[in-house]
Amino acid sequence: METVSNRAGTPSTATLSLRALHKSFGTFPVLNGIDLHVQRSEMVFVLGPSGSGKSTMLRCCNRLEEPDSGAIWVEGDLLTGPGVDLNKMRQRIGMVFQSFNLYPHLTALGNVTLALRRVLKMPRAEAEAEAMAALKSVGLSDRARHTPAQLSGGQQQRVAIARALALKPTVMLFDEPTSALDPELVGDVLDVMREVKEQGMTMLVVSHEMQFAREAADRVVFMDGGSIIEQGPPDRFFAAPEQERTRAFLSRMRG
Ligand SMILES: Nc1ncnc2c1ncn2[C@@H]1O[C@H](COP(=O)(O)OP(=O)(O)OP(=O)(O)O)[C@@H](O)[C@H]1O
Repeated sequence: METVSNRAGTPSTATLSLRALHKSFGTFPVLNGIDLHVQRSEMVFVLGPSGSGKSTMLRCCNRLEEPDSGAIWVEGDLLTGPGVDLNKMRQRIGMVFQSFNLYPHLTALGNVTLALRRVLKMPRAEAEAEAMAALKSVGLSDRARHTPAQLSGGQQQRVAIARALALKPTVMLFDEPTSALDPELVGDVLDVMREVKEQGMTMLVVSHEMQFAREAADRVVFMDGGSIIEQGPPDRFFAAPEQERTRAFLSRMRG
């Protein structure tokens, strides 16, 4: 792969790069120097105990949280530091949250259309056509005129994924996308995420869905205490974790 030079002068071939990321809340350190490089079309799955800094790391990637130090690049463009157009940057980094964050008074189509109009300044007719295509890609063509209250949690989350996809981001971040769902609705959302990956999207996913990590992830990253403790391909990671902290976490998760 070609090496891309970024404005900070650090070479990076990764689609998303985090270097030496530190973040504290008050005096409490939450990220202790995170280095993570996500390659094009790679799905990196982040596991770790509650409070280990997973969400904070993800939120730093689109600057919903400001890192104290360190740097983040997307395709070689520096996202951290002054002078970055946050709106443009957030268009390149789609985010799907645990809570779907849809406007309750708008239909599914209205929610996706609004994002296209606001962020990309697209004319209404074009935005609606693009929004319909995005809803179709998550299997919701027939629910386009429904409001969130008329949709199941799984369908609402698929609308949120469609809204992120419609902006044609370079990277998608998923922060516990299925944690708020009833168990029987989880599978549909995971199926959509699998399809998004098959389309070649670069994805960074925080989730406790271990079976999904086994089947779909290219790499699993284990975080604890604000640091990456270990990482590897899912087969190796789950069958033969190298670190004691990883083994202890996995055995707790398996009950
Ligand atoms: N805005 C904030 N202000 C103060 N402390 C915060 C803030 N956000 C997170 N924290 C603290 O930072 C630590 C890491 O939180 P974070 O949500 O990143 O962990 P996590 O690994 O995603 O946990 P979980 O799996 O429970 O979501 C926790 O101790 C949390 O209480």
